[in-house]
Parts: sequence; C-alpha cells; structure tokens
Amino acid sequence: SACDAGEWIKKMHPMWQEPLAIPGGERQSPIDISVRKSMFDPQLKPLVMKYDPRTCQQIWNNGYSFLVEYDDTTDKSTLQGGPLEDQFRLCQFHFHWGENNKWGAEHTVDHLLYPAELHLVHWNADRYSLFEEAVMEDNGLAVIGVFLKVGKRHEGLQKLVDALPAVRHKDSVVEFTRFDASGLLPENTQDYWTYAGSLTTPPLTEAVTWIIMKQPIEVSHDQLAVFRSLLFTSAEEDVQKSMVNNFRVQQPLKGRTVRSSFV
Ligand SMILES: NCCOCCOCCNC(=O)c1ccc(S(N)(=O)=O)cc1
Ligand SMILES: [Zn+2]
Repeated sequence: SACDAGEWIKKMHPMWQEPLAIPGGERQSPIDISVRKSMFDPQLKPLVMKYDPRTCQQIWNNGYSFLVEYDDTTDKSTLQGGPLEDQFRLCQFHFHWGENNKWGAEHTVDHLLYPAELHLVHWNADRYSLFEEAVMEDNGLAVIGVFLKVGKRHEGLQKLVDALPAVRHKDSVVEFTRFDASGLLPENTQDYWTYAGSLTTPPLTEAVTWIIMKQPIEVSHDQLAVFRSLLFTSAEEDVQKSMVNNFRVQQPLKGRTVRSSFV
C-alpha cells in the first residue's frame, strides 16, 4: 500500500527524506479522508472555476513533477466559491503518480488508493500580490485535487501527454499554449471534501485550503505510462532515475475536521 511505499520511498529517494521539524506541523498534507467522519456543511457554496486557455504558457519539469504554468499576472483564470472567501488565481497544475497503477495519489478516501492525483494550484489574489507572498500565509493558497483512475482514454489530457517527451529531463521547459485546464475537471465539481492543510513538497508551508473532488477522472493505461517516462534527473547526470512515486506519505489529521459539500 502507499504507506509501505511511503517507507520504502524514504529509504530509496533521498529527496523524500522528510525534514524533521516542520513549521507548526499541525496541518500537514496529504491525509486519508474518512468519508464517515467528514461533516456535511450546507453553507459551502458552489465552486466557480473560470479558466482562460490563453493564460496557459509552458510545461516545466522541476525534478519533482511536471508543472503546466499559467500567466497569473491578471484575473483571467480564477477560482472562487466553495469554502473560499476570496478570489484565487490559477498559477499551475501538476500531478503525482506511482510506478504502477496500484498507487500514486497523495490523498486517499477511506484508504482507497488511486494511481494518480492532479493538483490545480491557486493563490489568493484579493489579499496578496504574488504567489511567493501567499505561500507563507494560512489563507494564501487553494489547491483542487482530482483523482485519476485507469479506464478510457482522456481526450483532453492527450495534448499534454504528447508534449511530455519534450520535458523528459529535470529543468527542461517547453512552450505549451491554449490548454483548457477545466477539461481536466470531472463532470461533477459540486461534490468535494475540503480541509486546512499544507504543500505536500518543500517548503511544506501550512497555507493550503484543500478542495478534493469526489468524482475521479478516467485516463488510459497508456496515458499514465507516459508520465512514468519522465525523469527526476537532468540531462547532465550520468544515472537517470524515472519520475515515479512522487507522492508524500500521509500525515496525521491532528484533530482537523474534513467538511463535505454533499450528504
Ligand atoms: N523553496 C524556498 C521557498 O519557496 C517558496 C515558494 O515555494 C514554491 C515551490 N512549491 C510550490 O509552489 C508547490 C505548489 C503546490 C504543491 S502541492 N503538491 O501541495 O499542490 C507543492 C509545492
Ligand atoms: Zn501536488
């Protein structure tokens, strides 16, 4: 299971050595979402995503995942509603996945493992002027998590999959424009869980309002296999390591409540 993989990861991948002391450490991510312990909150508003494909700019392999980066200097691609008081801007999306189809996602639902998870990262542009500022504040970020399951081919994902060979190595970048991120959302975006958490990679700051979609999206086995053809390592390094199992081990809930938008 992911927790065994988690322990193994610590041994095998130095980059996943968890820092001993984490700022506060009271609201770390990811977590297991216990469906029966989550609290229905009728005051949660509908989520409103307005993503403009013209703000999509490039794909970057940063050595942890591949990021599809958006121009976040205007309010053209935004997220509001749901648990959020303010309007947030989309700055990037990325994925986490495993070495096989048995595990790879960061969050679990009643310990159910998905093979991958999409994160759409937004920052609070009503209160801060840059992502780098917002990432230090407890209401600074909002990340939408979408689970991936293996099934039929995802037509909207294929344009992204076709671009991945161009960013095989760490630190490679390729231009990537006119991509509609809303095409990666499940049909039902009104059923979600939400809780206060953190970034799941360094600097692990406790700045994230997590919004985890109940409905997964389906992608094909072959599409997911292309994710695994990426490398953690740069072109110069002599030992190439395939980019797999780039998920963090699950963190203690520490008394937090997970709210649901549905009964
Ligand atoms: N590294 C020194 C300080 O850096 C401050 C800004 O950190 C930016 C790098 N990290 C991220 O942007 C970042 C964004 C989202 C997620 S995740 N997986 O929680 O969605 C994890 C990390
Ligand atoms: Zn992530």
